[in-house]
Amino acid sequence: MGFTIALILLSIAWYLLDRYFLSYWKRNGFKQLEPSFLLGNSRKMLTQSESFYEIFDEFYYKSKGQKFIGMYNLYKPSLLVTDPQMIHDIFIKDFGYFHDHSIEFDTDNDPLSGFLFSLTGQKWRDLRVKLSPTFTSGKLRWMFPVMKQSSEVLVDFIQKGVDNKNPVFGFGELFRRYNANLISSVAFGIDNDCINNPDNDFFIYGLKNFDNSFRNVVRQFLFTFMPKLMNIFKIKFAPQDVDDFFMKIVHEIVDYREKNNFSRNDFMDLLIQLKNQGYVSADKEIPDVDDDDEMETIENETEQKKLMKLTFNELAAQAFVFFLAAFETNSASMTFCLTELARNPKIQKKVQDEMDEVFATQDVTYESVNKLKYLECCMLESLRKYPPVPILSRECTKDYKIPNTDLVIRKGTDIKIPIMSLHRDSEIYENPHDFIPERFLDSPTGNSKLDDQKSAIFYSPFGDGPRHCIGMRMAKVSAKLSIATLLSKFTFCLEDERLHHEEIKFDKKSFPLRPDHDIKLRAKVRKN
Ligand code: HEM
Repeated sequence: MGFTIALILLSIAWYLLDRYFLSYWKRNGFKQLEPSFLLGNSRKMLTQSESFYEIFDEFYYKSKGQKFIGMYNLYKPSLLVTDPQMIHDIFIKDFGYFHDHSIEFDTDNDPLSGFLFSLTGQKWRDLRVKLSPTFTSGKLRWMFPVMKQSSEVLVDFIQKGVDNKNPVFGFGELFRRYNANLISSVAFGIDNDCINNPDNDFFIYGLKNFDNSFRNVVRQFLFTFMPKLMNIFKIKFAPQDVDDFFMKIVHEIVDYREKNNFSRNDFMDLLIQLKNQGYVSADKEIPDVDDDDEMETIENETEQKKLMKLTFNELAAQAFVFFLAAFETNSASMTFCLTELARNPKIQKKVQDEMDEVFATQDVTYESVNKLKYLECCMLESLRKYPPVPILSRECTKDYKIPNTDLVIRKGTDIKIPIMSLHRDSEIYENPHDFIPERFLDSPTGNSKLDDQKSAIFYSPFGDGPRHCIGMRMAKVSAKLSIATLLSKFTFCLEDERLHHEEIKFDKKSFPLRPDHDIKLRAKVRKN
């Protein structure tokens, strides 16, 4: 009897507490999405019944007409911001209130998690200033031959398949293998062949960060909903065997290069400079005049020299960030773009015509690849339709009064920005489900009407403001290079005819956007 009464009282108390926590937004004057008992607005995320994009797209349309709306990750309040003007303020104008991503790691316990994306406040700022010079167009031009080698291996692999009457390839996996090659040579300075050898350790350990194993799903859950618990129980961001593998490999490379005074054109060289002298030696080339980042870098060089040197652990974490930030996003963006080209043979032919014209008189170089303007439009359109990071986040780092309202976003609040829903909103982009690269011919946002609204953000596959993707230029160049080298030799068509009429479905377990199955494309050798 006593037990039953205690149970009833406990249930009532829990119910009341639940109602209290899940009315945080209402109590603070905000509108909110209707939360469910115990789960807030996270039921579909927990059951993985839809992809992250679809879940947030539903929230986006439920909140139409509002500029922002409260929601709950379990009991944690989070603000969904859908107004392009307010998104601009968060990313750029009021960046001082929103400079952090809403994640936290204990880098003392988990050194590999000390990568740029996860750092906060001054630590982030110092590292961003130090790393920016390693991503300039001058440095990319310097690394270009290393990237080109990886794309030539990819072309040879496809040629072998065609010669052996196996012309059908799963490009999700193949581009992951290509990116593992690219990352291992550009970031770690190792010439691996993950394309011909899918059992290569580099590829296997890279893949382990993103597979849908039970262990990764639990880690993703804790990371999203209970980051503090990860720190309390000292759960590392990467699986332990992945952590051991990368730490060991970085130790070996750094030791070897330092002992033998060895260098080559890669990111590891630049990281070693940051470790040993605290700054990256200046480019000899004259920077492009329209290259904002580059100008920022040159101006900051004096500032950089005053900064502390990178520790070994910081160096290892920045090399590792290539895997986290580039492996899945780069592979997904290449897969989506090539798939759209296979779905749209006329567009593919137009890309090939442009390449034939540019490469008729020039080799494949950093400069000539940058002349492929129509291919660039295809990449941008693909990133509009399929941004590999469909939802962006920020943390409010001090109380923020929303302009023209009495509402205050409290310090510590998680902000979510459903960028993919904006990219696919028919009120913003006409026929948003159609693949129309021409949108970007005269407009950086893919919609010239939006370009007039300078202080609003509608198109943002790489984020925006001081915390935008530092690898954006590298992502664009490597994708253009790989697709251009492929399309100069082959034409691709869909193996699964249904994709001519049906939209691609997305993996429900993966936060980075990727297709729910490996899309197969058939390669045909081009006739000269
Ligand atoms: C198509 C490929 C890629 C896409 C779509 C992409 C997208 C993004 C996005 C959306 C962010 C968050 C930006 C924000 O919060 O405003 C980000 C951050 C970042 N990305 Fe990328 N990325 C790509 C490739 C790369 C590559 C190749 C690298 C190379 C290392 C890279 C390194 C990073 C890093 C280090 C950050 C954290 C920046 C910071 O916090 O300061 N990304 N990326």
